[in-house]
Amino acid sequence: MDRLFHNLIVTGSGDPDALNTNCGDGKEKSILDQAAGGATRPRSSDSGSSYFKDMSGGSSSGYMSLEKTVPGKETMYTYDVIKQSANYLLERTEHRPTIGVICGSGLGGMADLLTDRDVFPYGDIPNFPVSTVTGHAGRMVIGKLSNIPVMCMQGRFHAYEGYPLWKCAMPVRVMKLMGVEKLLITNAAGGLNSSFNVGDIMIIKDHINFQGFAGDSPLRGYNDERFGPRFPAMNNAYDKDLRKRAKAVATEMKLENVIREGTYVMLGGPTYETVAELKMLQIIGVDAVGMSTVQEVIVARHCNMKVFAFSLITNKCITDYETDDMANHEEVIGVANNRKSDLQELARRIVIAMNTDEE
Ligand SMILES: O=P(O)(O)O[C@@H]1C[C@H](O)[C@@H](CO)O1
Ligand SMILES: Nc1nc2[nH]cnc2c(=O)[nH]1
Repeated sequence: MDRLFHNLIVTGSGDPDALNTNCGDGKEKSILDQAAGGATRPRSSDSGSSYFKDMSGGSSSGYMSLEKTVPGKETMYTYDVIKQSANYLLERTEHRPTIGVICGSGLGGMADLLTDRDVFPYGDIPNFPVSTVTGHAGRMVIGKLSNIPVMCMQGRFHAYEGYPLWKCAMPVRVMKLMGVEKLLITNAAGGLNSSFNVGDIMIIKDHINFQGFAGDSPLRGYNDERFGPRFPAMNNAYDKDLRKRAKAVATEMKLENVIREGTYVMLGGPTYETVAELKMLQIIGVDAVGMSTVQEVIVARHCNMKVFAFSLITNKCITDYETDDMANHEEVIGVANNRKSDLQELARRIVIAMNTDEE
């Protein structure tokens, strides 16, 4: 019982899966189950190898050996666990994409452009979290966009759903192990820059990692050098050349009047911001406010992927006390839906640009 109590404290992270430890073979087991000697919770793709052997170094007791674990490692997916998710997908699709796409709230329609598609609900992919937010279908769609192999996350994971940042971003590592080298990320965001309008598209030039200020990061904990270095640089996170090309693409599409460039901040959500919070963010140079993306960019840059990202401005941030309007998710989804055709065409052309080598 002592050991059970210790485990419960060690894993008390706010993660809904925190009481489930991963077996390294696609199985998760509740710590409560472990203590009771109960059965593992199988995923549809289970391979059937021994959980206890992996987690307890050969012990058949069912208890995790805390003494032998490296700080951070016991709660993060190891390289092998990520590899298992990647192998699951590689074994079930003939596509070999080098470009990945992550779709923001209401922007998942991009995945519908793919032809020759293989579709994997997140619940079927070993070790994957599940999407819980409206506007995030929760499927990995792998196929071709203008004949270019692409893998597209139709729905992402957010910290406010209860997932730790590393888990929100784990699909990026899965993509990396499948061969993805370039990532197109989209999100819905509130426009804080007073010159921005609803429906504008902001190419992300830089971000402010607010969670990082408070000591949280998707890279917090054990660092596996096979993914990347302990201390990755984060300047030029948003590839200069891809930003330049995206602007050219937007001009070709006659979107220059709605294309902006700026700094994105991710806050934890799920609340939208108070007026005082927004005033503070304005002072520090934020142009658009959201609840995602930064953890994905950090993990992608850590493993040396090229990143391009844009925000659809779905609402104007309210920075005065007189306005009665209130930000709401229905409006966010509605605006995303209205801007669907331009955004999908822009994304298609950016993928083509990403697929050609820069001069
Ligand atoms: O997944 P994204 O960042 O596009 O979604 C934004 C942030 C919240 O999840 C939601 C709020 O309306 O939209
Ligand atoms: N944090 C935050 N996220 C958003 N996503 C879409 N609009 C907003 C917003 O105003 N604030």
